[in-house]
Amino acid sequence: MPDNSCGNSRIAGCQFTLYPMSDRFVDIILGALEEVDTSKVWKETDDVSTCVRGKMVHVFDVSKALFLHAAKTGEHVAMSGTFSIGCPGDTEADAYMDETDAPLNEQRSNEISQEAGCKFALYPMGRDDYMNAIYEQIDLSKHRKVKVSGTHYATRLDGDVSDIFSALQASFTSVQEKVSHVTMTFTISANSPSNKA
Ligand SMILES: Cc1ncc(C[n+]2csc(CCO)c2C)c(N)n1
Repeated sequence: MPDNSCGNSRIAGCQFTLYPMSDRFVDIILGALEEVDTSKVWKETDDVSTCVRGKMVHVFDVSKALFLHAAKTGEHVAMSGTFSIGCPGDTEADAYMDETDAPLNEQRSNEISQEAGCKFALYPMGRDDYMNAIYEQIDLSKHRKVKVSGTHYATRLDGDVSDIFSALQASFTSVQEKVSHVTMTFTISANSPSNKA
C-alpha cells in the first residue's frame, strides 16, 4: 500500500500559467520571468506553465511579482494556478528550504500599484470537516484590504494585487496550520477591457 501520510514536509509550491492577451505574449511572459528574482525558489518553466517550490514566503513573493511585472505592461493579463503544501509526494530534498526568509521581490512589487480581480478556492485535503476550514477563511478574508464576494465554487477578491496576494497567503497559511495537505487554486486578471467604461 502506498504511504499517503503527509509527513512533516512543509515545502510549498505553486504551478501557474500567465496569459497575456497580447501579440507580445512571449516578451511579457519571458520578460516577467527574467525580471523577477527567483533565486530563493526551485523553478521550472515549460510550454504550459511555471512551477516554483520552496518556502511559502518565497513561493508567494515570486508568484505575486511575476503577475505584477506582466500586468504593469498595461496589457490585459491573467494568471491561473495552484498552490500546494504538504503534498505527500513533495519531499524536502531540494536545497531551497535552507534559504533565509527575506523576500527578494517585495520592494519592487510594492512600487507597482495595480488593480485586479481574483477568484480562489481552498481545498483542505483528507478532512471530513473541510467545509469549516473553508468558511473560516472566507470570513477571515473579509477583514483584509480587499472586497470579498461569494461566487459558485470560489471566493472573489477585488482590490490591489499586493492586497489580493496577502489575502491569499493569509488564507493558505492559516488552513495549512490545521490541515497538513492543502491546495488552493486561483485565477487573477488585470487590465481587462470589461472594466473599462
Ligand atoms: C508563467 C508561465 N510559464 C510558462 C508559460 C508557457 N509559455 C507560453 S508562451 C511562453 C513563451 C515562449 O516560449 C511560455 C514559456 C506561461 N504561459 N506562463
